[in-house]
This record gives sequence, C-alpha cells and structure tokens, in this order.
Amino acid sequence: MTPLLTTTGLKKVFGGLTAVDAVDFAVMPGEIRAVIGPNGAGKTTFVSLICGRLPPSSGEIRFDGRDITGLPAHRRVRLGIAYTFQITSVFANLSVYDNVALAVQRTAADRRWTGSLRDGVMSALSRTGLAGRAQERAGALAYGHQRLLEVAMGLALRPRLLILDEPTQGLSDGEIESFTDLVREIAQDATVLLIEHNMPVVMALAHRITVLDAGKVLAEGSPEEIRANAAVQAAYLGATAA
Ligand SMILES: Nc1ncnc2c1ncn2[C@@H]1O[C@H](COP(=O)(O)OP(=O)(O)OP(=O)(O)O)[C@@H](O)[C@H]1O
Repeated sequence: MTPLLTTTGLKKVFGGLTAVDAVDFAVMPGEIRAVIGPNGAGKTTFVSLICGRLPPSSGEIRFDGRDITGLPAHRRVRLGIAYTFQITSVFANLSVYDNVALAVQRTAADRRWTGSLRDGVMSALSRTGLAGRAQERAGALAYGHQRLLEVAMGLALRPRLLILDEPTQGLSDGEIESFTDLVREIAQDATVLLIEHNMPVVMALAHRITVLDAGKVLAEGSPEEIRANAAVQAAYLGATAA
C-alpha cells in the first residue's frame, strides 16, 4: 500500500526559529494518526504546511503520489485535504445550517457532491450531533459546539484527509466521548490527522502516533510503543498522561 500523504525533509523557519525541522512523515490511507508534542513543538505549523496555509522553507509534500508542495490551499481542498482550524473559523452571524451549506456548495461546485444541498448539510450536521441546532446562529453556540460545527464544515468538504487541530478543546466529557465515536466513523472513509493534547483521546483513537519536539520527530509508533518510550516520557508524557 502506498501512503496517502508523505512529507520529505519538510522545514519551516520563522526568522531565527526553525518551527518544523526536516520532518519525514508518511500516513497510510484509512489511518488515524495523532501528532502530539509539547506546546510550541511545531504541530500547528506542520499541518499548516500540509494544508497550504503556510509555504515551507524547504522540503516536499506529496498527496496521493502527487507533489503538492507548491499548490495553493484551495487547490489542496479540491484534492480532498480539509483542515479544521485551531481558531474557530465559523461565520458567527450565519446560521449553523448556512455555515455548512457554504462548504457543501464549494464541494458541489467541484462536482464532488452531487446530492441536494439540504441532504449534504443535514448529513454533516447529523454526523456531528448538530442537526437539532441547524437554525441557531453559529455565534450563539457554546464553544464546544462551534468546534463540532467546524468538523461538520470539514466533513461537508468530503475530504480524503481530514486534519483536526485540537478538536476536543472546550468539549465536555460526554461530548468528547461522542466525538471519539465520530472520528472512528469518519475514518471508515477518510484518513484522519489529529493534533490533540487530550492523551486518553489520543490513546483511544490513534493507530499510530508521531511525537514532535522542537520541530523534529522525537518518536513514532503505536500507542503502546509511544507510551513505553522513555524519551517521550521524559519530554512530554510524564507531565500530562496518567
Ligand atoms: N507565524 C509565526 N511567526 C513566528 N513564529 C511562529 C509563527 N507561528 C508559529 N511560530 C512559532 O513556531 C513554534 C511552533 O509553533 P506551533 O504553533 O506550530 O506549535 P504547536 O506545537 O502547535 O503548539 P501548541 O500546542 O501550543 O498549539 C513556536 O515557537 C511558535 O512561537
């Protein structure tokens, strides 16, 4: 099987700071991959390079065998890369329904969604548990529900690779549980790249985990391997995981 996504020698330098430092990375189709690491490790910068929000300083990104390093973000969305932002990117004054409708329209314009607008919106809202809030103003939703709305907007883009950046931040314990089920369901027809600080969520969901530290890959492996890795414990896990 060939990887869906690879990065080779991927690097991002901000002034004197190397935020992502020569990262070689590969994700297989259908995988749920978690990227973890201490604050400032370079996780958000790394996924921003993958989705095209930031240009790399050097290195290469391939998606489905194709070199996408120079492609603008909107072209990557068309290829099936969707990124839910760490900072809520919903339109506060539009309804929940209309926010998702914008994503469905975009997908329909690319002919990647051929059903009705309403079916596309309601399917994404049902999967995220937001169907009952379709007519609410997005800005009036609780923070956790706004995060779910972002996931619904990401799903409406019908991605092959869904990048979730700290999706459980601000969710209650019950919401985290349903979110975990949702990610498993999403992974039945998409590949998931998950940046997450909540270690129980990471350990429950990820097939494999990549640990970044100071922009470099410190370790990579199954949840069991990462849990047992002494270098990871020293850099990170000891402080945050039970
Ligand atoms: N636009 C930017 N300009 C300058 N420095 C930046 C910029 N974006 C990020 N950095 C720096 O790059 C480093 C990596 O940041 P990044 O946000 O990618 O880390 P992170 O692992 O996602 O952290 P967190 O877990 O806190 O979100 C940090 O030192 C940060 O201050």
